[in-house]
Amino acid sequence: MALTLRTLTLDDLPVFQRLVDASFLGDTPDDGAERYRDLFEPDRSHGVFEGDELIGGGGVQTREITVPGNGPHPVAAVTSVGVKPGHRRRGVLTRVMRAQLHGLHDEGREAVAALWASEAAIYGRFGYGLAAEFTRLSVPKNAAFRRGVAIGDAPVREVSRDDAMPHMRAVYEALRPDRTGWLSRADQFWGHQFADEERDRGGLSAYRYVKHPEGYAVYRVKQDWQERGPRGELHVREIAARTPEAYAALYRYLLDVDLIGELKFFTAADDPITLLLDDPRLALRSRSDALWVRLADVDRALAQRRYGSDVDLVLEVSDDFCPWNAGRVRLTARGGEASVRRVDEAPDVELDVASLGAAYLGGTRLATLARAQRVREVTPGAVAALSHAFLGEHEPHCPEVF
Ligand SMILES: CC(=O)SCCNC(=O)CCNC(=O)[C@H](O)C(C)(C)COP(=O)(O)OP(=O)(O)OC[C@H]1O[C@@H](n2cnc3c(N)ncnc32)[C@H](O)[C@@H]1OP(=O)(O)O
Repeated sequence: MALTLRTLTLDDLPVFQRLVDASFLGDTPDDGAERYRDLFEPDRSHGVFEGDELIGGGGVQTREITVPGNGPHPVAAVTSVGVKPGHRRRGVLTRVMRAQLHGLHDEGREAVAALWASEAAIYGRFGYGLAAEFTRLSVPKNAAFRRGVAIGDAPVREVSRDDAMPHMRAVYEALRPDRTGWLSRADQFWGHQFADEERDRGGLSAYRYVKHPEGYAVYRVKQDWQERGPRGELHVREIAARTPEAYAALYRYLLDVDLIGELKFFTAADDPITLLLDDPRLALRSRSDALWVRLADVDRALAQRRYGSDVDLVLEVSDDFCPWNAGRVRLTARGGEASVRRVDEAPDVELDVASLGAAYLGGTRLATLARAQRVREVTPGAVAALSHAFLGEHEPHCPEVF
């Protein structure tokens, strides 16, 4: 039977939600659709049907992402992608990806799309590049800070969710313009991220909220009573602070919670905790892919961010999936600001659109991509110059999975 694709309606949500939950090997609770109603953007969600049966789909959240040096910009935050078992490897996802990305172009919407991938081998073929990683961190309790680390004497207190939430939002909003990779969080996203329903806790405690005048932390605990004494786990959901002192004070508080053996945190790749510790080796770290970024409109996307050094180079971009991006662009950055124009001149660098997506947030080096045979230098020195210009002040980080 022929497959058809269309955008969804609110009436499709219950069936779509069941499809997504089942794709992720989960069960849909009775109120499953209701839970996602305020996050669901039907006209930005695509479904693929065989006859009347929804067999696959994917959605977009309309959000902003902070780009290097230039604050928040619109991003199509791709989410809820799933195809029914039995219908896989027949091109259903490919149709959804095409509808999403071609739709962004045709409608002049976001120049950039981003997603978290369930499996890292899926999205490269659609032009997504690995742009941000996260660090899986584990630090033993009471790990000492280096001499000289200031934590101040401002009170650090556990408070109720109601007390914490306005403060968290204020701190997050104050930090967001400078934190590459952070997303805008409208009311419904705050509500959803910290809904804290029992079924989402994975056997851990409810969220505990910690307030510092300049920051906050949110965590759960897992109790573990062993013969040699308690070895609970403290799982940090988020730490944010307006000053380095407040950041250190919140970490200190969390590391000293009694009955805990270890602090665990999926944090930024450049979380300064290692450098705060007297013995950096106590912080066990492993890195993994977080955000995958796709430049839906190369010209607009490249002009949206700022650059760390001046460049004036011609890039030959290949992009089979979104052919309007392919061709030669001259990227000229002066004093941080960039202009991009289509040219016929000989290229200095050849690269695919996924490499530009990977480098876009300033975390993945184009020089490394060249060593991985993703980027080809034509003019000697061009890759080093381009790579340097793209680097950000800090590692990009997305503190939430969407
Ligand atoms: C942003 C997010 O929501 S991430 C969540 C993604 N969803 C999931 O992981 C849920 C479980 N998996 C699924 O629902 C499906 O397997 C999907 C969505 C990953 C893939 O859907 P399909 O319709 O099977 O993909 P489709 O047939 O379009 O595949 C296109 C290409 O990608 C490849 N591909 C698809 N899935 C995978 C995978 N998991 N790993 C590696 N390659 C893959 C296919 O082999 C195919 O390759 P080809 O072009 O060389 O032939």
